[in-house]
Amino acid sequence: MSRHARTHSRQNQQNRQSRQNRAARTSPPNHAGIHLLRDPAVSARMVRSSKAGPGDLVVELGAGLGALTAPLAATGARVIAVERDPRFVARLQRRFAGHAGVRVVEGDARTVMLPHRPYAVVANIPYAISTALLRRVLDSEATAIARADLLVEWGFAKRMTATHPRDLEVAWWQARFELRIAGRVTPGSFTPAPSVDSAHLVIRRRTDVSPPQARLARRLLQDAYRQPGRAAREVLGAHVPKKRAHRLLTSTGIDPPAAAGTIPASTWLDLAREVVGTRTDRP
Ligand SMILES: C[S@@+](CC[C@H](N)C(=O)[O-])C[C@H]1O[C@@H](n2cnc3c(N)ncnc32)[C@H](O)[C@@H]1O
Repeated sequence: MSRHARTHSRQNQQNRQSRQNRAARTSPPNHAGIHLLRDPAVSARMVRSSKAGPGDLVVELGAGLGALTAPLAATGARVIAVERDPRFVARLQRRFAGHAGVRVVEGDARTVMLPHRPYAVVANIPYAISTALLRRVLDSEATAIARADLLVEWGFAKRMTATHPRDLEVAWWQARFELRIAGRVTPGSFTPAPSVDSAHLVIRRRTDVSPPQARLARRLLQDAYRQPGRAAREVLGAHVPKKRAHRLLTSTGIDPPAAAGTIPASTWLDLAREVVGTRTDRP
């Protein structure tokens, strides 16, 4: 090889290396759980469904490159965009530098401070930590969350909306929040495409459940989940006189000896409302 050819090949190598370095700095890091939303129609549907607008506070968990942040900010709502990956954080900060309504927070969505005043969550969440995130925003009795519109794995959404949730904690969330699937989202709406369908999961706080009603629902659910074979009349009878328990169950269409585990979470909530709604002494 001539001296000129060697210099030329070294130059090519350097150019290639510098292109690769640039790509590594600017392309999304490719670790599990990153499925960036690429279909603006899906983002628009989520934002519309959230009813976000001026005066609202929206928390986005896992903001990525801002596919949801931008249309959320355009509604006039204040947006707190939480993102763990520093490379995404840097790009979000650049993208939303001129937007007074957007605050980019670098942190873990599982532990980040959440607002004390009512807020909404709108997010395409990292699927691997879906349960942890719902636990974080829904579990506490004092949570200020009012509603959420989430993109989650289809199977996860089915578990969250099951009439007989497998876990007590999901039944507890269902007692205080309405959870429903608004629609199916196909893998092609994301890049890279996930291997399964996703769902738009809608969560709305039940405004017609008082804290004492929710507390009684929790105790009934705890009993029913710990002893699913126990008779419903005994579970309810631990909180109200036996005759009343019998009457309430019958009027709700439940056979009093029926196993507690066969009764939907929503029915335990109805019973708790009946009991506390008509009683003034204690929940
Ligand atoms: C499914 S992607 C969604 C990104 C963006 N919202 C979109 O729709 O294009 C999930 C995002 O959550 C981020 N993420 C993953 N784990 C996180 C965590 N524990 N806390 C905060 N963000 C996290 C990822 O870096 C990624 O940007």
